Amino acid sequence: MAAASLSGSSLCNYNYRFSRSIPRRRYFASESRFFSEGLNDVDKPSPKPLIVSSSESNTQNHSILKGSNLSNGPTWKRNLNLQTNCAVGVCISPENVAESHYSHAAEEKLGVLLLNLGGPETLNDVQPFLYNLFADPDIIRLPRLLRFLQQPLAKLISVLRAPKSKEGYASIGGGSPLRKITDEQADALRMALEAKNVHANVYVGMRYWFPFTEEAIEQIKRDRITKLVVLPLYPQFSISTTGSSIRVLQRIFKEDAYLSRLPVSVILSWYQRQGYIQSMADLIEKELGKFAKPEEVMIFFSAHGVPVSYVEDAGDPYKDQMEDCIYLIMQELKARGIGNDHTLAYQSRVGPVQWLKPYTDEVLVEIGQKGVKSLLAVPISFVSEHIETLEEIDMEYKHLALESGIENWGRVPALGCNSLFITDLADAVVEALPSAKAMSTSTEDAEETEYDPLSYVIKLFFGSILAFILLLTPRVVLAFRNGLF
Ligand SMILES: C=CC1=C(C)c2cc3[nH]c(cc4nc(cc5[nH]c(cc1n2)c(C)c5CCC(=O)O)C(CCC(=O)O)=C4C)c(C)c3C=C
Ligand SMILES: [Fe+2]
Repeated sequence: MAAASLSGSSLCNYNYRFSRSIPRRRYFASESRFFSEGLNDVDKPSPKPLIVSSSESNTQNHSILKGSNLSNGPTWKRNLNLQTNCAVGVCISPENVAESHYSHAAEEKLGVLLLNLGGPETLNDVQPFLYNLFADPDIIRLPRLLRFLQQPLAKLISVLRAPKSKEGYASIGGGSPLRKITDEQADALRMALEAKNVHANVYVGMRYWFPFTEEAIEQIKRDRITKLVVLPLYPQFSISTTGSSIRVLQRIFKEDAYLSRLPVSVILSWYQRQGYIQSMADLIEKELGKFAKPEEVMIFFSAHGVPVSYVEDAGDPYKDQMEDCIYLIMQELKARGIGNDHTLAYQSRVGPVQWLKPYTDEVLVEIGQKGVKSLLAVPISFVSEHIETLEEIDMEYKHLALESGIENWGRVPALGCNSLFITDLADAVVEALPSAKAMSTSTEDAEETEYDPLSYVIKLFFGSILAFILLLTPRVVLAFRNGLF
């Protein structure tokens, strides 16, 4: 498990470049490199609040805290049955954990913050949700000099993409199930921690829709949490998912005296945990059993793609972690006597740039034409059902596969509240506790950033003109024609 504190400095210790040939364990260091370099880069307070649609104002009042019966100050204890946990820059053994961190347990109030993407709850939410997503500099990565174009570009792309996205959300019932599922996972995690005699408030913070991470943090402050474990619900680390969510936290924490002193442990990736690997193998084994000839089924891992430049230029460890994750799942299946063929492809590309290959749609056609008759699709980047499982895989890809000659189609469900998986997340939280570290020990670090409305309006004006010109370039026009946005 790769865990880290929120402070940039403790992450700077590992400073070598990420390379594909380095051993598995070093991926963690590449994550730290990303954080230490990234802090000064795009981590500026947003001059503008996130946009929300008019229909959702009532949703702002929804509870962020799951298990609020715990908010009045019960203490937490820890399970002393810890395994040695090597976090980024910190190695802790069970013995020193017991004496150094838990002597003041009576005063401590543990919080767990689950981070997730968020999704539109109604069709009216789709365009403002897309705006928030495309306005994220970790999603559309513009060169520093062009950063002022981010918001006008986000506006344009979100408006242009909204009709296609709306169709997708309409076909899965009119909105994303992500909030409901994440809330259920939060409840299940709180109970799994409770069963280990660890009492915690579990919060949900979404990156692009309600309840926003900012709201969750406000609640954490109101509850006077004294130690926080941050758990992004993405098994593998990517700049565009966990990275983006952590940057938001770093910004919020840097600006706040209380938060900058709060001991925090961030679990950067957890795809290699036994519980996760075993629960994925369980799901695959169960679905294989539904085919007439299970041994002839091709196991088709479909991962969410990212642009190639993330991996090759920005050092995103996502692709390597994904390949490692699939290796571990297949090893686990092999140990159970399951030796099916398997393959990995990447789905959900957006825009005119190169994404990780091979592409799911192209591979499906290829293997169908090569004579594969039975296929089990395994979504692998995410632990909840969402638009890309329910619409893209279950509808589009299934249709394409059947058209291409595949006769028997199956799909592994997302983990959701699978009990082995949730129990393992609870273990991950417990193991992360000892590495909790404050971002800063003085209030001086909490800086005020000036916001100049005039320069913002000027940038927005010229930005909109430039964005418009950019959008007329042949590559972008072609991408729109081909439906890539
Ligand atoms: C444009 C760039 C995008 C990158 C890079 C990206 C990475 C990425 N995303 C997920 C998981 C999810 N993404 C979801 C929706 C979604 N993602 C993008 C774009 C990028 N994602 C868009 C435009 C959308 C909106 C839907 C659409 O219009 O197609 C979701 C679904 C949320 C829901 O509403 O159910 C998930 C989940 C990962 C794991 C990832 C990188 C590893
Ligand atoms: Fe996405």
